[in-house]
Amino acid sequence: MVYKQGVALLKTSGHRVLSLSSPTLFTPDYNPMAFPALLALVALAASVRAAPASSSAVCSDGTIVSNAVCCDFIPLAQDLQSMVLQNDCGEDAHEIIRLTFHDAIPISRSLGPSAGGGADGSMLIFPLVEPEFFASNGIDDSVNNLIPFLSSHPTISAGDLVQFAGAVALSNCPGAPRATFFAGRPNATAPAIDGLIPEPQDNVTSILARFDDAGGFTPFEVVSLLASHTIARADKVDPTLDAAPFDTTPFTFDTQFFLETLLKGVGFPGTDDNVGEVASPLPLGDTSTGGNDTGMMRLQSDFVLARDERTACFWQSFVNQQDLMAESFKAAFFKLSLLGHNQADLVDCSEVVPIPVPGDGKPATFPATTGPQDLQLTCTAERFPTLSVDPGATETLVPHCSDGGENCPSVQFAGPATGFNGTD
Ligand code: HEM
Ligand SMILES: [Ca+2]
Ligand SMILES: [Mn+2]
Repeated sequence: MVYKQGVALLKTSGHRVLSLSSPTLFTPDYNPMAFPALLALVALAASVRAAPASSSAVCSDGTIVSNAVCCDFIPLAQDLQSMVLQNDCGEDAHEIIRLTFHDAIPISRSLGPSAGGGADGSMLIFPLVEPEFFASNGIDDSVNNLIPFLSSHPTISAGDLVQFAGAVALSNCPGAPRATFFAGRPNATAPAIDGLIPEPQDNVTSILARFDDAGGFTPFEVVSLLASHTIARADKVDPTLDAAPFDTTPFTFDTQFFLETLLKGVGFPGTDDNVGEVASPLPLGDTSTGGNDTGMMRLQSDFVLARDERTACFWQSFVNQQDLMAESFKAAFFKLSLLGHNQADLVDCSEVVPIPVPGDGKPATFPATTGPQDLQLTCTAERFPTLSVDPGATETLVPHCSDGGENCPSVQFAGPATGFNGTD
């Protein structure tokens, strides 16, 4: 039975499996990893089909779901969109996606359960503890924005709220995959300890070790998760800048991030002595003239992961491979959302995750003023794709808002979380 289901799934996703193990894309030592990936896909398929048909239900809006507990997430998605996200892949969506990571990753196989409970909503239940840790500087906006939903949607646990809100936020980003969402996380009973969230100044060895200790993430899965930085901007790394983007398209879930992190750095968007930051290839902004478009920022961690021998081939393989990147992120993001839980104890509610805004289908391109001569490639086992260069003799500014403008106020509910050291 399970075997049959697995075969059916492998057929439907055959092209992905093929591209994952294609020798033209990967070094031979990649192949052993394709097998666990297939096993994970088979396990997922088995659990999706395992829900007995008798448990299916019709929600009050007419949606048919496989389990009645999924119904409550439909109005939650609507409220998250209308009250916080505004159907945009803007600041509030980005912050909530970062929160899914910071809620989930503080768990440790070596230290045991007292170190943290994984994706348990502890960020919302203990808003004066983990959100104050330095690695979560700036997370308070998303924490305060989600806390009101605990009382307005009382049937939904804090851990489910964080991960589901992340799935809804992701759906607003063109090109993002539709997240897999399982419901039923019990509420956190204690906050996590400090020190379990990777920081941008960490070296590759310690980043990979932390992800492995948290939940057995492979280097490929770590690189996959960093696709999140294609829709990301830093507010706290450089204290003189807000919303400094990590790629030229922070409102689109595209592969530009993986390309642009491979270009040689030439300067800093603001001050140049910040911990965890290295020079970026496109540092120019318009803040000096009163605008909000800051130049691109590069995290040291992204820089080293893009070049390290353990991760560089995976990193390079995502350039201009939208489907591979999106599907790989989807699988790793689902694994992240399960930290601290057994999948078998949860209910598959993926059907109530909104269908994402489609991508623009544009191939990756070198931003104007950059080109292949700026690439710093350390993975030589793969041929790098041939990409065109955007026209223009001057560096294009990265817009501050998803509509291309400079003024896009984000939602900020008042709440208990205050950010690093209570000084926000
Ligand atoms: C090596 C691992 C990682 C490190 C060192 C790291 C570090 C950072 C830092 C320093 C920022 C800027 C925060 C600020 O100043 O406002 C950031 C932003 C962000 N990160 Fe990560 N991150 C990592 C992995 C992840 C993962 C796994 C995810 C999600 C799956 C994620 C999602 C985000 C998002 C969405 C933002 C943007 C938030 C915004 O635009 O306001 N990160 N990250
Ligand atoms: Ca992007
Ligand atoms: Mn931000």
